[in-house]
Amino acid sequence: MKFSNRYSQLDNAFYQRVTPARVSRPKLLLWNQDLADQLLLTEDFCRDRALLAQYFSGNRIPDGAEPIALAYAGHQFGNFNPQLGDGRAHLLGEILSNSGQRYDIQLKGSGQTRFSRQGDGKCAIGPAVREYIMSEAMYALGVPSSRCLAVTATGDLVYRETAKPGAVVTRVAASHIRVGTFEYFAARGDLDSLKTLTGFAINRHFPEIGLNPELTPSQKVLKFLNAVIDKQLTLIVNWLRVGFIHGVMNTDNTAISGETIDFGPCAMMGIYHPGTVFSAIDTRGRYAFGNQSAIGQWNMARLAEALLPLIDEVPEKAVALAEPLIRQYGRDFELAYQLMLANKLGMASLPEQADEPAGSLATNLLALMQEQELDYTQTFARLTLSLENPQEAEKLSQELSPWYDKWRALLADEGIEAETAKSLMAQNNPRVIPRNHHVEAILAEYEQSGDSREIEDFLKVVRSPYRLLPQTPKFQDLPADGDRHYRTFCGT
Ligand SMILES: Nc1ncnc2c1ncn2[C@@H]1O[C@H](COP(=O)(O)OP(=O)(O)OP(=O)(O)O)[C@@H](O)[C@H]1O
Ligand SMILES: [Mg+2]
Repeated sequence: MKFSNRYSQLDNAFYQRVTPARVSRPKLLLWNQDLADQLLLTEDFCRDRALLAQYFSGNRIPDGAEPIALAYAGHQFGNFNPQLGDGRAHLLGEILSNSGQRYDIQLKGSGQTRFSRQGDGKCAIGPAVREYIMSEAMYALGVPSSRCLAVTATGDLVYRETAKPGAVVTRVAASHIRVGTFEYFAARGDLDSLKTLTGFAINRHFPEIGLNPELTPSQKVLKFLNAVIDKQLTLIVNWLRVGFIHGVMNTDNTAISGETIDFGPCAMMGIYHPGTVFSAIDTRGRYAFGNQSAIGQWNMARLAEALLPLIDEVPEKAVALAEPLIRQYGRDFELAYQLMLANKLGMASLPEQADEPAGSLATNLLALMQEQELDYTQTFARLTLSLENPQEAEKLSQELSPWYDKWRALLADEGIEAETAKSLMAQNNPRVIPRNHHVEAILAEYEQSGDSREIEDFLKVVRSPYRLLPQTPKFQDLPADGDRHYRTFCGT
C-alpha cells in the first residue's frame, strides 16, 4: 500500500496518534477485490490472506501508515456533545486510487483511543458485516457511499447484551471529515484550527474553490458551505430514491464529502410510508424516512453556524450571508426530489396537470402506495416492467386505478416512447435492494459460525441491483410481516 498522508500532518489538536489494539486470531472474512484494484493494491499484496488479516485487524501496521484517531464533536438527536471523536477507529492513512482520487483507509472496531469515553473500542461481527454489505449495496445503487475493503474476525469476544465474536471493518472513504469536526473546533473557539480544517477540506474536496484567485477567504468559505449543502441534498435525494433510512443522521455521522457513512442502525424501507423508522433508539422518529431531508437541512445549519467566524467577524453579518444558503437548501431539495421522482416515472420532469398541484402525478402515487401498503421497490419495478409487458400493465391498471391509466396517458401526451421511459426507469428503479430480513439472516449466520452460505450470492445480487440475475429472485421479497416488527440497534 502506498500511503500519502495529509491529515496526520496537521497538528495534534486534530487527532491522537494511537496504535490499534492487538487481536488474538485474525481471520479475513470478507475481502473486496474490486475495491482493492481501484486502490491499486498490488497482486502481491492481495495474495496472502493471512498477512491481510494481520494488516486489517490492526495487528500489523502497513509501511507508511500513521494510525490516528480523529477528534470531532456532534449533535446527537439534536443535543450537542462537544467531545466525541474516533472512540473505536484508527485512520491508517490516505492512498491515491487509479483515478487519482485520495481515499482514507480506516479500521473500525480496532480498539480504544482517547475518545472512547465508556466504550470498549470494539465492534461485533454483525455490525461489521452489515457495514460491508450495506455500503457495497449503496455504491452499486449509485448512491455516494463509503465502502469497505475488508472485514476481519479478531478471534476475541465483544460484550454487548451477550458475548459476540468481534471483528474489525476496514472502511474506505473520500475523507472522514464530518460536520462534527467543524463543530469541535468552533465550540472550543479554536479559530486557527477551524481555519486550517476548512482550508484542508476545501483543498481535498473542492480544490477549484481553493484555487480560484478571484475569491476572498470569506467567499471561499461560503462557496465551500454551498458545495457541501449541494452534495448533502444530492445524497439524501438518492437515499429517498432507493428507500434507504440512515437511522442516525447526527452531525458526527454527516460527512463533508457527501458520502453515506456509519451504517449502524440503517435499514431499507419496504412498504412505503414516510414515517418509517426502524432504529430502536429513535423513539420520536427524528430520523424517519420522510424526515431525512429536513434533518439534512438542520445539519447543514449546524455546519453554517460552525463556519460563521470565518465568514465575517461581525456575527450578524456572517449570519446574513450564510442564512440564504440554508434557506436555498429547501428549494433546491424540492427541485432535485421532483426530478428524481420524475425519473422514477420515466420522465425528465413531472408534467403540469390542469387543476392539480405541481408534482401531483408522483405524490398521488406515493399516497396510493401508503394507503394500499405497497412495497416501494416492487411497485416501481413493476411499473417499469409494465411498459413492455401487457399483462403487468393490465394488472397495475386495476390495482392502481385510476392513477395507472393517467400516468400512461401522460407519457403519451408528453410524446415519451415506452422504450425511452423504460430505459430511464430501469436506471432509477432498482429491481432488488438489500432487504432487512436477508441482511439479518446473513448477519446471524456470521455470528453463529463466522461464515455464511448465502453471502456470495447475496453480494452478487446487490452489486447488480438494476439487473435480474438468476439469483436475484431469491432476495426480492418483502418478509411476511412487511417488516412491521423489524428493529435496528446502533451495535456499539
Ligand atoms: N464500542 C465503542 N467504543 C468506543 N467508542 C465508541 C464505541 N461505539 C461508538 N463509539 C463512539 O461513539 C460515538 C458515536 O458512535 P456512532 O455509532 O455514531 O459511530 P461509529 O459507528 O462508532 O463510527 P463511525 O461514525 O465512524 O461510523 C463515536 O464517537 C464513536 O467513536
Ligand atoms: Mg458515528
